[in-house]
Amino acid sequence: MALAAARRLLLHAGSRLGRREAVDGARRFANKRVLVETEGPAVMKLRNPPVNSLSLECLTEFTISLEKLENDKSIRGVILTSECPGIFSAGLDLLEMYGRNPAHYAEYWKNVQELWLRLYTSNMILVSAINGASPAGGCLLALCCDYRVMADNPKYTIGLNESLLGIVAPFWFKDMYVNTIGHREAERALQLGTLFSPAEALKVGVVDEVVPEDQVHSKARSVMTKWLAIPDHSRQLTKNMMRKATADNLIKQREADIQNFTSFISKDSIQKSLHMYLEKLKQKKG
Ligand SMILES: CCCCCC/C=C/CC(=O)SCCNC(=O)CCNC(=O)[C@H](O)C(C)(C)COP(=O)(O)OP(=O)(O)OC[C@H]1O[C@@H](n2cnc3c(N)ncnc32)[C@H](O)[C@@H]1OP(=O)(O)O
Repeated sequence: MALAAARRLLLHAGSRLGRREAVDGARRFANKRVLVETEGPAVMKLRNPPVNSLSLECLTEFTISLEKLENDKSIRGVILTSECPGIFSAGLDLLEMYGRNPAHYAEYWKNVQELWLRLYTSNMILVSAINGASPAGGCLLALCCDYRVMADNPKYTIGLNESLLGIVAPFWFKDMYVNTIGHREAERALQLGTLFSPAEALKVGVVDEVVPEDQVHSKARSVMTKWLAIPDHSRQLTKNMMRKATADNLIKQREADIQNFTSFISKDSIQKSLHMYLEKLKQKKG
């Protein structure tokens, strides 16, 4: 209830801010964790430092920004990228899934589902400019896009690494992975929790193109120009034909998926795995 009210407030604040910045001449709107520029091809920048983890607030702001863009009929495509140096997104916020209560887990998961459904079924053209590390939920964001351009930096990796954390990617993450890289590659990468280098990601089809780091944004813009040349109605109907079954698979069992997540993540053994993983992240800093 409190979260729903917060979402309404954010939506209201977001649209006020959007109007004010538009009056200033800069065609952009922003909330704290997501900046959207609508001059030229629209660009959505995640800015939730240090690692663009998808906290509940970040997910909410992301979903609201997307909703606003969808409602603006002059926007036909969006480039998704990051403002955090070296990080596209570290994925779901581990602190939303660790040490909380079942009601929180359920609320969080509902918002993860919501963002995924909106992104995956968006009528807009989505191109990701992957300018940093993109594990798990970060990879999920990129997979929702129609085209993925990644920076050629071997320090950046991408993939669904959930099994390394002792957790299991849900069926709709898996479905999208299979749709993108095929059953065999997905089966192997999901079990191993593979984080691909840019070159490997290109080879296996997790990304469509790898370019020098300083060209990621210009390449994403030129890809967008090419896609914008296609009539919207035929492209949208084709996208819908390709993606509907996968989205419907979640839509028809959203509540059961929330229950499943909540009971899975609440288990002592899973909480212990997450604790160990968080400790490992801390120790890495040394
Ligand atoms: C049916 C049940 C289904 C369950 C399915 C649940 C699905 C989950 C999908 C997910 O997305 S789980 C999240 C997976 N993410 C990761 O494994 C990424 C972990 N992070 C990293 O590997 C690294 O942080 C990085 C992204 C490569 C960046 O490395 P860098 O050296 O630049 O930064 P760090 O020093 O490691 O991190 C800085 C700071 O941020 C914290 N942090 C990192 N990732 C997360 C995260 N995903 N959530 C929350 N916090 C994160 C890290 O702990 C550091 O915090 P500190 O307080 O400064 O020590």
